Amino acid sequence: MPSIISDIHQKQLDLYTIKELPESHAWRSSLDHDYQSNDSVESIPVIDLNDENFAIEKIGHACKTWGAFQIINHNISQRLLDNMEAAGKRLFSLPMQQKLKAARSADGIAGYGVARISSFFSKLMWSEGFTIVGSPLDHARQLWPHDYKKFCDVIEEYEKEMEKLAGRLMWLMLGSLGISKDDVKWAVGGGCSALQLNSYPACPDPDRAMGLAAHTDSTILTILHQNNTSGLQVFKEGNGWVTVPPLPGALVINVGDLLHILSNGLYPSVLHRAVVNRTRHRLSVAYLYGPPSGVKISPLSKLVDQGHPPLYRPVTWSEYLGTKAKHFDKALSSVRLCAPRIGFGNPKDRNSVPVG
Ligand SMILES: C=C1C[C@]23C[C@H]1CC[C@H]2[C@@]12CCC[C@@](C)(C(=O)O1)[C@H]2[C@@H]3C(=O)O
Ligand SMILES: O=C(O)CCC(=O)C(=O)O
Ligand SMILES: [Fe+2]
Repeated sequence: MPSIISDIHQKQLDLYTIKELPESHAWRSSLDHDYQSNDSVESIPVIDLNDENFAIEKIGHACKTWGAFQIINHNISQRLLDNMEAAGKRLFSLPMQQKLKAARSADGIAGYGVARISSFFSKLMWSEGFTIVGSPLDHARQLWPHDYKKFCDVIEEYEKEMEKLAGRLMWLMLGSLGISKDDVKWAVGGGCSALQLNSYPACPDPDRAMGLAAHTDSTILTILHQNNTSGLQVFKEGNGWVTVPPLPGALVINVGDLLHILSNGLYPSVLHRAVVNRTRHRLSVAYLYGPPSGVKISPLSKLVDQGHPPLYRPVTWSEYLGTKAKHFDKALSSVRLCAPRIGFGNPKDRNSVPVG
């Protein structure tokens, strides 16, 4: 049975019909400078994957400085990106009662609902999400009892193509640290993944709302497709919040917490958030890529020596997701072995409005 709407974890209002921002969704006032974005600086680099000579160097530099970059010439067809976007639109435009038939259970990962990190905030986000782990069949059947195949076919093709791209990107990102396939035995058979569809309806008071609160991804890397509406912002020390402009056909790559661990802290996992706007419905699709289940992730031995002790203890992906669900922005430091250097790894909390 779908959970009832009043369940704290499924507190999903029908955002498409609201004419005025409710207090429950009002995050900020116009005096809140922490929230302001700084679009006068350059955004994350755009890297052409066909640029064989320089792509790897540029990727390494982007991972160290931003923890994120955009890619073009990635071989994912525009047809597939368009089909994925249309599948997301079709899902989120279903009536709320129908979407709730595929509601995520309180302790589950897959299904329809508010962002998992919602429980850490006293305000609700202006978004809805749908998470797919493995086959979408069971949920698709609940959403479209007579016509679920179309959705499943697109998701399956998207997952297959994204898995290949994620593997390729992981080797490029590790390659620029001098790591080769011989150094990472567990990675040869591919990884595990989840697919997150995010929907941000047009918002009557966008300056006071929050689409998706600031977070880092608990992944090795994330491949994000955003529709033609901006909203994604990344945080860069010294620059503040910087918008990642949607470029037709480009994909955004984020360094996740597990790559931060593997790189022994050399690559920061990027803090990012999504803001909303007054007129346009924004959609994004995140392919969250992690290691095979059961594999313990720890700093790669090639990156560890006397002068560079391992900064993190070994964790599996599922263990880390559990830690994130419990500690949220303190998850990385909770698996840390050595104290962070002063002024590093201890950013002040940029998510105000915490619970409690
Ligand atoms: C494999 C993952 C990674 C998850 C949890 C699980 C499935 C859904 C992912 C997200 C997607 C939206 C942001 C986030 C912070 C959230 O709330 O759900 C992500 C979270 C994480 O990266 O920690
Ligand atoms: O919608 C976006 O641009 C961000 C989505 C995101 O960060 C996520 O799904 O993890
Ligand atoms: Fe994210």
